[in-house]
Amino acid sequence: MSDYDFDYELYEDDTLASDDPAFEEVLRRSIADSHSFRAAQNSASSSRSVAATYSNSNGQKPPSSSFKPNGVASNGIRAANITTTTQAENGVDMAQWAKKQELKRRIAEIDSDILGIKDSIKSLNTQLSSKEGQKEGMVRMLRELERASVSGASHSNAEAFSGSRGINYMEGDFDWMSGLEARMKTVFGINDFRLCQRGICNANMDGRDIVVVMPTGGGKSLTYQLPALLTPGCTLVVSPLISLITDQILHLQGLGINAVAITGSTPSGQKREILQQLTALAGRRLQPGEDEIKLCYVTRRIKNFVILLQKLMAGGKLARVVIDEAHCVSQMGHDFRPDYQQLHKLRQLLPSVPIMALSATCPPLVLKDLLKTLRLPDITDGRSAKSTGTVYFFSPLYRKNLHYRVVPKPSKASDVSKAMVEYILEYHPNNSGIVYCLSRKNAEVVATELQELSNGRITTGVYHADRKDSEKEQLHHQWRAGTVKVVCATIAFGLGIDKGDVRFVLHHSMSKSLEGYYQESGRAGRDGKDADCILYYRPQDGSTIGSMVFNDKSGTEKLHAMLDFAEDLEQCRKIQFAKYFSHSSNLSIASWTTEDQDALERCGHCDNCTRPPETIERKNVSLQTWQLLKIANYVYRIGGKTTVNILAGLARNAGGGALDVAAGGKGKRKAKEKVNLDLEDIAGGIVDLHKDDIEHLIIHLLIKGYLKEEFQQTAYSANVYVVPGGLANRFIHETRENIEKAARPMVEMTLAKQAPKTRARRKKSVEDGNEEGDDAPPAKKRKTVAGASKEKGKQKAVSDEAEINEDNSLDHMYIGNLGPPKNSKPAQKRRAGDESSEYETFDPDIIEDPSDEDSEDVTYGWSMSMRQEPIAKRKQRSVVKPRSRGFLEDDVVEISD
Ligand SMILES: Nc1ncnc2c1ncn2[C@@H]1O[C@H](COP(=O)(O)OP(=O)(O)OP(=O)(O)O)[C@@H](O)[C@H]1O
Repeated sequence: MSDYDFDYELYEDDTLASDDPAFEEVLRRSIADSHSFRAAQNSASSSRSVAATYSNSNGQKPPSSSFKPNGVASNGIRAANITTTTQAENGVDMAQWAKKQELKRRIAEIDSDILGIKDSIKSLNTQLSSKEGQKEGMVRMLRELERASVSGASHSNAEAFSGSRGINYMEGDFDWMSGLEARMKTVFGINDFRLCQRGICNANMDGRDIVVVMPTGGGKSLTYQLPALLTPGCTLVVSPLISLITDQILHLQGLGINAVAITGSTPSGQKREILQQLTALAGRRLQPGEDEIKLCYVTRRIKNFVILLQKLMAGGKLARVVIDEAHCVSQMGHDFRPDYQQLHKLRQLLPSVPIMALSATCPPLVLKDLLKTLRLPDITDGRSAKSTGTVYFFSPLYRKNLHYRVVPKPSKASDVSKAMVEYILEYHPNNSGIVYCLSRKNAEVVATELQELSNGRITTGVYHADRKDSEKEQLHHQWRAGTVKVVCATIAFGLGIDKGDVRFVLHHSMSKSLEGYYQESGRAGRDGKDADCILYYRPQDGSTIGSMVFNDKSGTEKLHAMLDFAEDLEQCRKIQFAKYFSHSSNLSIASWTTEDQDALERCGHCDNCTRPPETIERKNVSLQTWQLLKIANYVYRIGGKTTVNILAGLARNAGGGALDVAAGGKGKRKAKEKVNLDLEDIAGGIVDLHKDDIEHLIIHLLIKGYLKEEFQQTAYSANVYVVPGGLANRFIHETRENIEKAARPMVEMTLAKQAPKTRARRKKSVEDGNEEGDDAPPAKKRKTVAGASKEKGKQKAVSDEAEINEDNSLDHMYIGNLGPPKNSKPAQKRRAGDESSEYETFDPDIIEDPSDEDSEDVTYGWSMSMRQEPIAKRKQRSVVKPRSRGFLEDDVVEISD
């Protein structure tokens, strides 16, 4: 028998605690009594004892000093000796050891009890689920019966309800309507419902599950806030953004409505108070004079108060659960939020509470997924609703009060701010607006510049993800109060901002996608009144954004759609949106049809609809395309790299066609070799277009696939190069003659007509006191017009076209994405070789940054471009608009199981 081949058993004594002095005695006794361990083992089986098996089973061994193999005899006498010896030699160790064994025994026992309890819980849970299932079924039956009787009783209008045609929530005459209308006027100050609001409120009052798809600013909030006031209990609103919630709470409290929020930033004392009030509401124990909480907004984990919600439900005090931005539950949508998926538990946890899902963008696939995730029954139309199912409401996405335009963006960053200041002071000196910027830094710089350049007349604030919550909240207050007029922000700002009177949204840079642009610009004019959406665009912005999105799924594709939109000088903006979304999101074109206008009818008030036809021209640019592709291909073959900017420069022989190309080596040590391109040889001479037009053409060729982007990741960014694309071969292997002789244009493009003046007119202009020359805007505008003071001389335009148009009436008419006038560049910069410097020193490891103050020191027709159609003269007055959503870095919904 080995040293440790024993099984020890200690008899259980439940009455003893391990620190009890008697415990020691029991211990001692038990060891002394273990003269026959085997005998004890046998006796243990007949008493309720827990075997503490050591050595071979537990792997634990008694202290070796206490248990000598030769001290063990079958008669047990030596066992007594062991005790004696142990106490004498090492009594403390032995006692501790035994104590540990006893504790372990008890732990094992408790483990066994825990297992038993867990089994019981499991069984109880099964019973609970079964009961809940039974109850859910019964509650549904009850709701259907109630609904049938309510619908039957409340439809005094026979047309509103008929067994075969279902319930017409839009037009039916319901008992609660007078109450709704009265509250809408007295509490919200709104006289009439708009879009589907009436129908949604009716379905809401009727206790239905509802899905609403209405554009941004459509007025979705009213459809749950108003019924909440007439329904007993509290409406729970799940919303993804703290900023949205803050705004809503301020708004509702301002209207005297008892609305609260429980978010991550709610102080704990306040949170406790709210939970106490809700608990009192659930138990119907409100103090006399204490109001019910009518709306409770949450972003945070609802699991923390699920039990409270269930109590509210049981007490009939949870009127409804509203899920804002509900499309976020779907992985099919572009705004999927994993934490939103947890909302599927709501139906299970709160089976008798109706659910309302709100969204501004919900293509069919997303809708299907949303219904499935939220466990909502199939949809039924709000105009002829069945008595079961989720009642579905949808409003057109087109908002005719938004006036879209794309204007040329100066190359110099500060000139963009100047142009914005000019525009704001001219048209919206007292209005609120947003300027969307590409980066946090950019937002800060622009905010400072707008304020400084306007001598403080434009008060600005900055909003981006790096700002503290308290700063963001303060900005919300200031913006709402009107002490800050213009918020310069990244896309982190604005989602769900309930500020109706935003009169303009300016984009300092285009968005990464048309979805983003539509959503961001859609934050203008939510009150239904006219508002401007202006995009400042220059082709090089495509490269900056390209470097940001090339790793994103479909990032480049989406960017091309955005570029296509910005480049377009003809197509109505509404139709562009309609076509894009029908393709990208599978949204029906009909989504853009309004009562008075077909989806594909021109809006009549965007820049492209109001652009005088004589300011643009359709041009056969096949030859120029051939030349550009030849150059791009040549550079590619010799190992050089071109960007949009460089290719446009080379095409005009900028810097004598000098280009750095890699000559061997690796990484930073890569040697460079200067190559002079012989443009005559490669492309039959320079490309006979203005540089801006060449840039527009390059973008056009990128969008169409004749060129393509090549991205090169560097440590901090990515370089975007332009190389021949899949379709380039159609040109590259053709001769110039063939291109020129082609029966039909191979590539056509609409370009803005440049409006140069003759030298004579320029001279006269200067003589007349207009020192800036003929590209300066009208005197009255000059003080703030971008770059006006920069124009010091007239350049020699590359195209001879510059010398014609003696009596051109389109002076200064640079509309849409028209480039700067051809003769706007100072002569000294246009002299041969001058403009090459930027290209000669090109380092392919430095990303082309269009926001850099680069070589072009041009004067744009800003004031005129903004004044094509003074806002005051616009006829359009209408209601709402569109949007799609995007979610923002720092505001995070936290709903978990
Ligand atoms: N029937 C109405 N008549 C006039 N104004 C209304 C009406 N309904 C809502 N509004 C106003 O329209 C603005 C936008 O409403 P709301 O915030 O509910 O839009 P929304 O659809 O929720 O937009 P978002 O999706 O961006 O949150 C608010 O200022 C609101 O007061």
